[in-house]
Amino acid sequence: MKTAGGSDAAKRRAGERAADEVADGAVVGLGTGSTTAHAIRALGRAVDDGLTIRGVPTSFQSRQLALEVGIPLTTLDAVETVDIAIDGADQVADDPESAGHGALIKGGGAAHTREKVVDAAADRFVVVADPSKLAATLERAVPIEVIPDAHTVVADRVRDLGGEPTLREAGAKDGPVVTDNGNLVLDCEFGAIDDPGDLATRLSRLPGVLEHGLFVDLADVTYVGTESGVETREY
Ligand SMILES: O=C(CO)[C@H](O)[C@H](O)COP(=O)(O)O
Repeated sequence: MKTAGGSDAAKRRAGERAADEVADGAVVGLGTGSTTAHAIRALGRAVDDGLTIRGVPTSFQSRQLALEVGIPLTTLDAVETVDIAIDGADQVADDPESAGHGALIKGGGAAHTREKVVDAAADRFVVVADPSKLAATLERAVPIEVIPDAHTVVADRVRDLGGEPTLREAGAKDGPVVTDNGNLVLDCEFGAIDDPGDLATRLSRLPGVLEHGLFVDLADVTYVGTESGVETREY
């Protein structure tokens, strides 16, 4: 369930803007998806030019790309801090008057569990996006990673909370998507999410939920690549 997304040029501007602020010696959380991939490639070029960093990948995909472009890798348990994490989003709440301003829906690539761990551990969490990701109110389906045995009971509890769950089907395999952690994903429609913090708390309480894709009060800044430049949202 990937987003249609904006232009690749806009994504590249956002990714490269984020990579620009990575300092020498930094431990960098490497998010997942097509926008973050531009940041990873830019970091790979900077490493070729002498930048010294270590990357903490958030998925099989970001690990493979980091290896391909020559970024030395590490793990969360081998570092004292993650200085900066760069990651994409499926939707970014973009209404400064709203309590949920800067909240995200992530998990279009089914990587949101490791992404949340790494992004939340970082001193600075930088979101990279294009204008198609911005919305006054979050309204996309919220991905929920569930342990396989729990998918039907979690689906029932999601319905109790007013959501409509759909087990994510794989594109090139019979049956469901299986995450990097060996679990399943329920994409849960809640309509307009007026209070992302409240929904996030309710979803986190459900037994069998490993992690959901609502990222609330985690982002420090969003770089929005456009056709002509980069807009900044600070939180
Ligand atoms: O959350 C994610 C993966 O789980 C991605 O960051 C999100 O899907 C955005 O991807 P893209 O930059 O390709 O639109």
